[in-house]
Amino acid sequence: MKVNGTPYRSLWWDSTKAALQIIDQRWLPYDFRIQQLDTVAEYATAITDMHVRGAPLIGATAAYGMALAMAQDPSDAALDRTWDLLHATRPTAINLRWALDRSRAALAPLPPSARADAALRLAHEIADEDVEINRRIGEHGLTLIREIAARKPVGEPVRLLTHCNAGWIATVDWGTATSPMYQAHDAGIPLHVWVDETRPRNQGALTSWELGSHGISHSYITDNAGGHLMQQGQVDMVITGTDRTTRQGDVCNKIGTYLKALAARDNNVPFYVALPSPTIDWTVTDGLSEIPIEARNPREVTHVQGTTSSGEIGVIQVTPEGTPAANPAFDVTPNRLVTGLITERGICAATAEALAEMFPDLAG
Ligand SMILES: CSC[C@@H](O)[C@@H](O)C(=O)COP(=O)(O)O
Repeated sequence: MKVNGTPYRSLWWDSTKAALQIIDQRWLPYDFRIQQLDTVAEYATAITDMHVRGAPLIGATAAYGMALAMAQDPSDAALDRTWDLLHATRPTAINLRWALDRSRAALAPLPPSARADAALRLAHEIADEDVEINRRIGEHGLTLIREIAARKPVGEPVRLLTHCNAGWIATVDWGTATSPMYQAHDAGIPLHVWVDETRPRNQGALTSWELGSHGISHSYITDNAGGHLMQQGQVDMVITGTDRTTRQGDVCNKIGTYLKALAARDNNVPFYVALPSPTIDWTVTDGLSEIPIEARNPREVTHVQGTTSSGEIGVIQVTPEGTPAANPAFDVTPNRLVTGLITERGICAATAEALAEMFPDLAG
């Protein structure tokens, strides 16, 4: 997507420097900074500290991390060490393990001398596949938006609500939940997007930055406003992303997603999840008992980053000194609350049967 008129992906390989370039998301939406990752340790920090974030982007970054590691030391020991180091960075998004497993499975049978080139080719492949998956999710999601638009008086916007940032910067491009929004807007369908703030990291500010850059009408709202807006008939559909979806369609996503699903069910608002197939964890069934939920630093709750009136980026404390805080970063929405899953192959019910039918080659 474009930043100030220039097309970007959220990461790209600079072949003259033989290094990955990322958009350092810690500074968005206030400042657009690019960072080069030169060591495997820098890759690990970039994922843990959320320079890059969003399930698909974490996976793609890890694949490039493997490529860098293989260029420096293509031994079996380095392969395993890099897998372990990068896998330990964040526990919830399954795309991380998916990308690392895919890399290791492809590289381990090769002679060490062939691993560096193969790892880089594979990382490019994973990145390109992600873009295509998200483009297709957008096409399928667009059909839902068109159906809603067709029931409205001409010119009246379709009102969507989204949580967190499942946008292009959370993927390599397009985003998952935002891809249908971009494609609907580009098709001339009037839209208005309610953007949940998504405390504590305020990923909604990233979504607002993205939508604003693309000219999509939106309002940034507090996390508690969604239920009220649904009661008032102001939301036609909820679309969120996911960090891990189980084989029976339970959806793990950013903390607060579950409450939106509950409010949507109570108000007969369709609740859809944009789901790229690498985000399905076919090894788990029950999301509540089987998905590890990341507990992040409580400081993310007690402190908030923003800009001052003079434009400086700063952090302020919002609680009394020493206030204990808890910071569970994700929650699980049981499949019964999910209207449908928008995948790259089409839209299906959030059930074991429908997912297995949609992905017979992956379901096992
Ligand atoms: C297309 S991104 C889908 C999810 O990864 C997204 O909704 C989300 O929860 C991101 O969490 P984050 O903690 O910002 O990495």
